[in-house]
Amino acid sequence: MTAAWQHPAPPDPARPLLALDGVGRRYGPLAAVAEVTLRVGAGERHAVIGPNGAGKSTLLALIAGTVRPSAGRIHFAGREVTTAGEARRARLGIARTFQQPALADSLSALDNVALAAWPHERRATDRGGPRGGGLWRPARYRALRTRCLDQLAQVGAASFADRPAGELSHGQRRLVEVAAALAGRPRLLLDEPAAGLTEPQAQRMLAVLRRLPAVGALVLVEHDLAFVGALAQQVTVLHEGRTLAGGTPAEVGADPRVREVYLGGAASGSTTPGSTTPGSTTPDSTTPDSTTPERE
Ligand SMILES: Nc1ncnc2c1ncn2[C@@H]1O[C@H](COP(=O)(O)OP(=O)(O)OP(=O)(O)O)[C@@H](O)[C@H]1O
Repeated sequence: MTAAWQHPAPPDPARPLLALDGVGRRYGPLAAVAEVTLRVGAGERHAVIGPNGAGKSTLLALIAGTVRPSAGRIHFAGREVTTAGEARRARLGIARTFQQPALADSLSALDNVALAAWPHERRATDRGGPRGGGLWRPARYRALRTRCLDQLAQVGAASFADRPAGELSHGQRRLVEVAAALAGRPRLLLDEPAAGLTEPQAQRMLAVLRRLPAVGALVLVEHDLAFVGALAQQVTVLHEGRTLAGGTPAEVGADPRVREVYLGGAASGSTTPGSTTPGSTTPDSTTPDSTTPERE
């Protein structure tokens, strides 16, 4: 298998790949995200967790460029991208899964991945390869196909490479989406691994993400610290749009403020059945909420 997720220019390890400083987003009187400062290093797996409505999806959208900040600054790979749109950020190496419409239903899984990979192939050609060629050149199409098949294999989706995306289950589509996002060789992948998945599907997605080579960074959004504990090196906990805590999964799992938000929220019924307590990753966890319930 080829190393599918590698960027030609290795980032400077001394500089964070992604830096958010005092980032906020208001919707009228509501601060969906407020004063968030965050650093993600190259190759880092960083999870953003928090109860419902904490601002996780908005934060991911702010990083992807689908939502513009009302305050603060965002730098990626040494450049300021605060006002840059999604397309420019994608060209700089930020990829986000689970955007609609994510896949073309009539195309096979493989062709969906090839479609996502093609702009990257074209840019690589424009930079140094022979000019004037196109995807339709047989040798180039074969090479692209091989690389995309490798990418599908990497996420465990090779067996349905030739099936139309419209015929795939939701879990299979999510795997193809991840393969398509990785095919663009992003420096940073943004994902909501468990979005819309059943518990077994979510566990499978977790296993896929854990196997990814540690070249690109990953920022993932989750409700559940137990889910990300095995994957993320750093965790940011959001609550009502603000950063409540940050650190390793063990550190935030042991943080009384974090436990209060989850346990208090669960006690008052303000979390969904899909959320669970971070206490489930700590040895002293004995609460009834520390089980991993069925996801939505
Ligand atoms: N486009 C919007 N217009 C108005 N309010 C919004 C918009 N997007 C998000 N919000 C509000 O901002 C807050 C944060 O929402 P967000 O979806 O980012 O939270 P979340 O942590 O991802 O929640 P969940 O886990 O339920 O998906 C919520 O109160 C939400 O209603």
